Amino acid sequence: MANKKIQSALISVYYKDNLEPIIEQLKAQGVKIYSTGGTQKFIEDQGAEVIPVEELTGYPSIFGGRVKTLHPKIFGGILHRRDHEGDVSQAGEFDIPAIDLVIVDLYPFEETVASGAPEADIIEKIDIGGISLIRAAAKNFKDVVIIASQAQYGELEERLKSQDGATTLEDRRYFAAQAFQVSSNYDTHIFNYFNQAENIPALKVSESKSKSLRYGENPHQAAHFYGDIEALFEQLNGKELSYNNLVDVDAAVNLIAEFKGETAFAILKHTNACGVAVANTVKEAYLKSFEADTTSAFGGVLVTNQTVDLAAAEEMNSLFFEVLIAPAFDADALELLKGKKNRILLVQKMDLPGTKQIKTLLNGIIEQDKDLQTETKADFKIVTKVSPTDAEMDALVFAAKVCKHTKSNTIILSNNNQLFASGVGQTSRVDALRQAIEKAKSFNFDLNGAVMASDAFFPFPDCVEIASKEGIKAVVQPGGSIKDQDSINFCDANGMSMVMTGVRHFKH
Ligand SMILES: NC(=O)c1ncn([C@@H]2O[C@H](COP(=O)(O)O)[C@@H](O)[C@H]2O)c1NC=O
Repeated sequence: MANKKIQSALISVYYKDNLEPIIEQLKAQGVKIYSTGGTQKFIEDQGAEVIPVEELTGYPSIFGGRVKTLHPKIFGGILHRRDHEGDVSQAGEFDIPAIDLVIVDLYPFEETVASGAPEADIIEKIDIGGISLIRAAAKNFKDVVIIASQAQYGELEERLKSQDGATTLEDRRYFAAQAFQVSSNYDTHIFNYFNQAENIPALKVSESKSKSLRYGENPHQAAHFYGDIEALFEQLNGKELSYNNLVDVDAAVNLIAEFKGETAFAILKHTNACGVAVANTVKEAYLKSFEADTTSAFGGVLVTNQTVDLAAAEEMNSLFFEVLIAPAFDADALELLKGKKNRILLVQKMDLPGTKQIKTLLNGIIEQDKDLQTETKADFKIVTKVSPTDAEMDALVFAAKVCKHTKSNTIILSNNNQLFASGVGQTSRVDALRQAIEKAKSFNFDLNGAVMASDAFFPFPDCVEIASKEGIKAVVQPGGSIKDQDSINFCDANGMSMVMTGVRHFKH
């Protein structure tokens, strides 16, 4: 009873491609086809008979196409309930023919905005008739099939073929859900475009692309990624990216983006860098990164901003790692690295887009601007009697960049091209420093002459006191504590230099 044979269809699509097999199928079934201007011509060229919508509405397409299908004969044909006596009798009274299938798509609003077109062109790409057809047909899924995206063409064709030109109620409800996904996504983009100027406090997010992940942070947690990961990366080797891989890859590409114009390498574990270095070659940068923590590098996420060549690949090949991200791989390097089939190799195709960050918590969502601010030497205010040397200045810039991408509370110890050690995610700054010192020593780094970066101010002079004992000579921190002067006084009394940036970089 719920199986319904399609006898009539309205087809109105902006993108005509891939329509041919469906037209063939409908033609073979003897379905009566109604259509709009450009689509009508396309279908006629396939040798199928078409009734122009104008014949039903009695109106031509008017106002430059703003009104074509918006007419009771069309919407009545879609919306009247076939099992409702009153509806059926009114349809007869007003000579409204039933429309059993609607195939429609929407004017390319998003693409027009992305092309930088003027507002007048963007407004014309707000589809009215199409979105109304989608809503109407999806609402009446009990009687009507709605196909609102090319992605469903194949599924419709398959069902019509296997079910003798009919659809089930489940089929129609499924297509209606897909259609509301299309219409809600479309309206979200329109709202977000208008809201760029209006700033109405409402968050609308729409991601139509998704992939299910093997599991979430742990195997008992189901997980999905919503977004177009293929737009960002080309995967050349390895298993599917896991939830934790994605989190680490995000941290890795954000960190490496700090080192534009240099040859940098980083190794991350659980979003924190355990090795970062800048050098003349990728091989050298990798070796210096690895040297910082040869234990943690095992199973890490590796990232560089330069092409991975054979010399670098030969060094990395003996390490067990989860992911390697690079802008390119030389053919011989790729061949070597592909020797391990699970190893994920990603080509980063573009910089990370977007300026906002959101996450769910409590019973809501929090949004903030991404932390896109990076301090240079010009932002450093020297607050001590002694100024950092040129090499120390470079080291402070390096340390501050790594610090910004490390979980708070954090302390970074480095020179001007190599991370020595970090204290990460500690509940006090002193603990972070102690962790960093112990770690640096355990990997045989001499901290004499090293620099220290802190993600937030020092509430007490304890950190500079401990650092001084280790021979650390220069410090970068945001400043802003009421006791800043205590730390400055200690530095002055002990020949240390300190610069303040005025910018805190917590990472929770
Ligand atoms: N205004 C209307 O009544 C109307 N009816 C259908 N459309 C759209 O017209 C497009 C197809 O136009 P054509 O067949 O003329 O190439 C489809 O994307 C459809 O969404 C309309 N245009 C947009 O609002």
